[in-house]
Amino acid sequence: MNLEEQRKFILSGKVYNDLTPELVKARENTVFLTNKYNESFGKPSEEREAILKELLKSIGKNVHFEPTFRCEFGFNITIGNNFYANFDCVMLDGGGIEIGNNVLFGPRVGIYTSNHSIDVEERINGGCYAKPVKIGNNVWIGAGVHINQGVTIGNNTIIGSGSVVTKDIPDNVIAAGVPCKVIRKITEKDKTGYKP
Ligand SMILES: CC(=O)SCCNC(=O)CCNC(=O)[C@H](O)C(C)(C)COP(=O)(O)OP(=O)(O)OC[C@H]1O[C@@H](n2cnc3c(N)ncnc32)[C@H](O)[C@@H]1OP(=O)(O)O
Repeated sequence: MNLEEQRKFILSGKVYNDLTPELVKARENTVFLTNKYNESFGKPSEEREAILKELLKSIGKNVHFEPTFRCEFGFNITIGNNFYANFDCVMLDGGGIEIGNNVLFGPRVGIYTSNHSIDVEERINGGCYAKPVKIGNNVWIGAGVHINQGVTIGNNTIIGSGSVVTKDIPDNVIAAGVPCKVIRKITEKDKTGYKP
């Protein structure tokens, strides 16, 4: 299978060989492109976004990662408008990552769409399987959060720092912990009267 065929196979959720020459080469290319993006820090935003457009599946307006950003392939990542990721973001995107509009990431956020096989023989022979991660609009992911494969995080939700998200989290809540669980709903009482 060529790279595009392997990309589609991985997205189908079936167990795939993580170690084919095509995937190894694709990851290598991604390291070169993310190096270029990270080194472009401080340059005009149009220049930096042009590198992201080459690297990622699609991005909206005003998408910014502080250094250092790393991803596995990049070509399965979709990001909406007004995205900000603080330092040291990692996205393993074999299974597909979709991020909505107005999303904030604290430092050291990781999204991992792929698992190595649970069976030891399959694992040592390169077996992997992937599931997509989806993050809605207006979400804030706190520092050091790990998001595992197959998870959807709802609109307007906040994930507390240090959480490990293993299951879907609904809209309009604060959720935190290991494993991440809903703490409470976000309500009108959270308004402070702040005006920009
Ligand atoms: C771009 C950037 O993001 S840079 C900024 C990076 N900053 C961060 O990552 C900080 C993220 N902030 C948090 O994690 C905060 O705790 C928030 C926003 C999730 C919650 O804040 P608050 O609503 O003030 O919650 P509060 O402090 O009252 O805690 C409520 C309960 O949840 C618990 N809790 C709060 N945060 C967490 C957490 N991260 N992990 C586990 N439990 C938590 C508290 O211990 C408390 O439990 P209790 O009721 O048993 O005492």
